[in-house]
Amino acid sequence: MKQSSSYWQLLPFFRPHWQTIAKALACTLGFTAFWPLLAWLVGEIAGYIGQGDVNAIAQFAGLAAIIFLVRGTVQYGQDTLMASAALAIALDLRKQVYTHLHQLSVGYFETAKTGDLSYRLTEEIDRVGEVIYKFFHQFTPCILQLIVVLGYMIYINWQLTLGTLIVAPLMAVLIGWFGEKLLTFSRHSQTRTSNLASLLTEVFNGIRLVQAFSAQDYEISRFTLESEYNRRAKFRAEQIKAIQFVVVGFLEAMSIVFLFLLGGWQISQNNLTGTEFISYVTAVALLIDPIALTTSNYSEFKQGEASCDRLFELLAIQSTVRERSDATILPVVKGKVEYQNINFAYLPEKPILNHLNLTVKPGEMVALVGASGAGKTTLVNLLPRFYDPQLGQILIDGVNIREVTLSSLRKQIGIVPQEVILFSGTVAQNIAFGQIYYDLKEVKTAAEIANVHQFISQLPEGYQTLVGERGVNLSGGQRQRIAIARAVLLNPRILILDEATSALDSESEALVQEALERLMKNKTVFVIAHRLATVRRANRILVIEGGQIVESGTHNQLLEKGERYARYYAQQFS
Ligand SMILES: Nc1ncnc2c1ncn2[C@@H]1O[C@H](COP(=O)(O)OP(=O)(O)OP(=O)(O)O)[C@@H](O)[C@H]1O
Repeated sequence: MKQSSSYWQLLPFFRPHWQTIAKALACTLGFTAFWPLLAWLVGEIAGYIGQGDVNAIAQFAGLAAIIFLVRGTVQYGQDTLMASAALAIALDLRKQVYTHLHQLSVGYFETAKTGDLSYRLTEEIDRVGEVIYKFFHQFTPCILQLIVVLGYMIYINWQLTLGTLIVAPLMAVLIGWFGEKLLTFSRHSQTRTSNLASLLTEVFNGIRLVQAFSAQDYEISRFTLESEYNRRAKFRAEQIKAIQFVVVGFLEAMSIVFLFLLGGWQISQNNLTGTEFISYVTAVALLIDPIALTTSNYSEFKQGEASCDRLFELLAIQSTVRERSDATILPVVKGKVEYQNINFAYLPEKPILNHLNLTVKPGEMVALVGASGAGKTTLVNLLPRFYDPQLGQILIDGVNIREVTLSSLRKQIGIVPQEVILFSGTVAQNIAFGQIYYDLKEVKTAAEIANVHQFISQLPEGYQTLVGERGVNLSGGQRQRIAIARAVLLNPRILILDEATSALDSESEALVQEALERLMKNKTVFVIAHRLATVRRANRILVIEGGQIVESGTHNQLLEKGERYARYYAQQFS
């Protein structure tokens, strides 16, 4: 492995498990000592067989039984300890990558392909885990076996050993060359597989759209093409592997033929006895397995290196929203929010908010209106620090939100999104989302406030009914009330509501409205308003245009003014 290999970055993951690794290595050393002993035994027994000495053969058979018993014990220790260390290291790596991803900002996930991320966290970590396992479980014992057996061969007859080893450097060069080729092809093949996974995630997430546009044939052809690329990339890697096995196998066979020629010559020169030659040949036979295994390990390590690169690539990504090392806990706030001279752009060439200023009093309800793409969502997303503005600052109760911990900030901001996402789990877990331990009584109270308790009580298993992928399906209104119950349970001082654009039936609408009224009481509320009832009720309506607040006032004041809001109102609500 080269110094630059990403495998070196795995070293810190080995550290916590060094004791298990050390014990496993001790077993491996014991196991390795067995190989020259075996070669010696075979030679001796063959000698006694030649002499017909049954007593000596019986004694050696007894000795062999003891040796094999000891070998079995250390082999068991080696296998289980190595497996336990390797699996623990892979688990640590998986946890660290997953934890790291959770520390990245929302912005990262908007451009990242989720299918690719899932692939890296499952398949690629498994591949790296397999490499770690094989490194300890096969590679290290094989290398030790090679060293010990070679040492024994040199001890028997060094000239013979030198002859045997003539082909070795040639093999090493060839193996190295194939390894590099394989790495290139396997990198290519892994990218192809992750493209395929991304395509699948994209299509299944947007299956409604696919069906609505009758785009099945289009999607099937895209999938077929991507699958074909995937097949080709995989086949090329397999081809290289197949050639590698043939070439290395041929070289091995030729070296054995060469060995018999040399052995015969050494015996004729009286440098070697027949018994020694049998021990020597046994030792050579004992080299074949470790050579074959280290060769195949080497190709797997090269393939795994591509996966390892892609994992450390993820770990190297820095979040654009970072918590200060000296961040303090934001105490329970009253809810005054100030945006001071805010500039924000997702892309430098396209500013979204432009020197925007806004002060919202505690308990005030502001409705944000404006054309699609005006920046309403962006404005509210800056408050929980999903993104950070390039200029200006946001204060809550006079405290700059960059000076406090992200969790203490976000705990005080409740969000009821337009599209409610339910995770697989029970209804209760979905309401108490994010809490490992929760009080069912509090969940029920929140559900009552959110007008969803009655509905939940009628479900087959009440609050323990499963929702999400394999659970019950909920209507839009029921989902919204669950999202409201989530916010009620969190009991934040600041609320962000992104009103759903799709209309609910009037009964559902009334239930949602009533739940929202209760939720909003005594809270500072930012609502991205799509309904007339909401804008009318707001203490202040803010019209956003050109990255700024261009009008501000109550519904009646702005209508009277007869400018932008009045025009907007005429288009949207009347
Ligand atoms: N992650 C992103 N990366 C790049 N551009 C983005 C991103 N999110 C939003 N935008 C762009 O920023 C602009 C403002 O978007 P934003 O969602 O804040 O508008 P909005 O007023 O909430 O619109 P709508 O009412 O349609 O939801 C739009 O032009 C949008 O295309």
